[in-house]
Amino acid sequence: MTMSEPAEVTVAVPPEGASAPLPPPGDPIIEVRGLWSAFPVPGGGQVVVHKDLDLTVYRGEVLTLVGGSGTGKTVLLRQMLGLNTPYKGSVEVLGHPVSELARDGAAARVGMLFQQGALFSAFSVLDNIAFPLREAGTLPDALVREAALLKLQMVGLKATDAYKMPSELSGGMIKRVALARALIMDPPLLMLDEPTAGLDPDSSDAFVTLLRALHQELGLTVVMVTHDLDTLFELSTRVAVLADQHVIIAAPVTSVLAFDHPFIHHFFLGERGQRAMELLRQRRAPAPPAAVPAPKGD
Ligand SMILES: Nc1ncnc2c1ncn2[C@@H]1O[C@H](COP(=O)(O)OP(=O)(O)OP(=O)(O)O)[C@@H](O)[C@H]1O
Repeated sequence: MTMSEPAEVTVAVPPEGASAPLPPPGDPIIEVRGLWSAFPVPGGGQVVVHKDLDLTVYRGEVLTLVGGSGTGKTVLLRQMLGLNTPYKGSVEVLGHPVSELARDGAAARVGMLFQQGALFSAFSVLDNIAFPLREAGTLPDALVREAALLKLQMVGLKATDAYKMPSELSGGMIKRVALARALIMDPPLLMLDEPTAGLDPDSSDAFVTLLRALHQELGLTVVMVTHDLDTLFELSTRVAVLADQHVIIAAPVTSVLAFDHPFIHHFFLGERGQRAMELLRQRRAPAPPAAVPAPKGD
């Protein structure tokens, strides 16, 4: 992440998108075709970050974007939110050109949890969570507060946390508040930029467990950027690898591991990757059978 961002944004689709049903599970929900992303550089010329990049995100999956530093993972997330303009190519979200998503609209939205950026420091936890819904101006305040309280509990915070100020929260609690705020309008799509960055191992594990539960319970489609292999292995149903200005492979992690590319060797098969995979294998291994006492008298 190279840009400073708010902790989350909620992007509303236009009214016709709001009434349209979601595609069935497994159908495309985001389609990126022939995408070029470029930025001007001081003194003239431009830097091309993506070149002819294709990517499809399917409803219900947890797709993790990985790639070396500066390969354009965050820019790709921003393209999928309509926050960056493609130099060439198209991005469609929920069947609409992404440029329409940024317009004010109704119910179907994308929740975004940015890596950096803070909660509104002058607002309580509850007011931070309620902010997008209050801004939408569609519900009376009592209902907005009720919805925010529900989301507070959904992310594992207590009702007594509602009136705390951000300065009183741990890093893990701040992430949870930002997540509750990203989910306040029940978006079908959730984007996460380095969701566990800056958390200690226990808080990180707890946040991953929460994300997994929410993904399953709410039927969310999740697109995530992470450098953290534990998070990647625990959550991803597919992994898309950015290298050489495009997506070189988007597949379940076992297929990605078998793909021959220097970044994949370095990222997954180095010491760090092996350690993360070993931990995952241990966690997923069936519990050993209870020891059977030797029969007496034999
Ligand atoms: N608004 C901008 N203006 C100019 N260059 C930009 C802009 N946004 C991004 N870039 C450039 O695009 C490239 C990709 O940036 P991006 O933040 O997407 O990388 P990343 O893959 O997320 O990296 P990291 O893993 O280090 O966070 C970088 O070279 C960055 O400097």
